[in-house]
Amino acid sequence: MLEVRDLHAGYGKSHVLHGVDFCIQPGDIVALLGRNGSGRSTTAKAIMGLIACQGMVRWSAAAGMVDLVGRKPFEIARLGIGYVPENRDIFPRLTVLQNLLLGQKSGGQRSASAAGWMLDDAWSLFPVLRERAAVQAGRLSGGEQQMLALCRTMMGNPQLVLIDEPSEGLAPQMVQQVARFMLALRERGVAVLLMEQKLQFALEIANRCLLMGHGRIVFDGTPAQLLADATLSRQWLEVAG
Ligand SMILES: Nc1ncnc2c1ncn2[C@@H]1O[C@H](COP(=O)(O)OP(=O)(O)OP(=O)(O)O)[C@@H](O)[C@H]1O
Repeated sequence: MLEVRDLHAGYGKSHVLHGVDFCIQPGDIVALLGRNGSGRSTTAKAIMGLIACQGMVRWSAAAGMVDLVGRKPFEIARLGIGYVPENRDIFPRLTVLQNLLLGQKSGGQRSASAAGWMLDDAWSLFPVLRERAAVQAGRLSGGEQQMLALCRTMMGNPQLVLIDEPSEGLAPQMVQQVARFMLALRERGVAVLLMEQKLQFALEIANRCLLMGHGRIVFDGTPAQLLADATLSRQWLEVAG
C-alpha cells in the first residue's frame, strides 16, 4: 500500500536521508527505530510532503496508484495518510470536540462502503475525551493531549497513520492506552508507521520493525529477528526502555 524507494531528504545543505527503502502493507504496525537524530521524523515529514525530497513514495489510494513526491501535505492527507507529529499539533484554544470535528474535515473521503472513524470510536477508546469534550485542549494533561491528537487524526479516516514518538513523556499506564489504540487500528485494517525511541513498547505492538542508520534502512524484519541479534541493537540503537 505504501512503497518508499530511494528516498532522499534533508534540511538545506544537511542531507539526512540517503536512499530509504521500505514497504507497508494494510494492517501492518511497522516500528521505525533508530538512535536520536537517525532520521525517523525526517522520513515521516518527507512522506507527508512537509519537506522537499527526491525518490519515490508510491501509495495505492482509492483512485489507484499515485506518487506522493511533490504533493502538498493537505493532498497527501486527503489521499488517506494521517500524521501525528511529535509536538501533537492540536489547537490548544479549541475544545476537545472542536479539535475532533476539525480532524474530520482535513482527512480523506469516506467511501460509501466504509463506515469510517466516528466520534463514538474516539469516545469508546478514550472515555476521558468524552468527559472533557467541552474543555480547551490546552488544559488537558500531556497524555490526554496525545489521545486527542491520535483521535483527531483518525477522524480524517486515514488508511495509514504515521505516529511520531507517541509514548514521549507519558506515564506507563498512558503508554498502555496508546498501545491499545494502535491495536484497535490494526483490527480495522489501518496501517501504522510508528517512529519510536522506546524499544520495548515498539516491539510489543509492531509486527515488523525497521532500523535506521546512516540515513538508510539497515534492518527490516520481525521484532523476534531483531531481538535475536544483539549486535544489531548494539550497533544501531541506544539502550532504550
Ligand atoms: N528543522 C531542521 N533543520 C535542520 N536540521 C534538522 C531539522 N530537523 C531535524 N534536523 C536534523 O536532522 C537529523 C535527523 O533528525 P530527525 O528528527 O529526523 O531524527 P529522529 O530519528 O526523529 O530523532 P529524534 O527523535 O531525536 O528527533 C538530525 O541530525 C537533526 O538534527
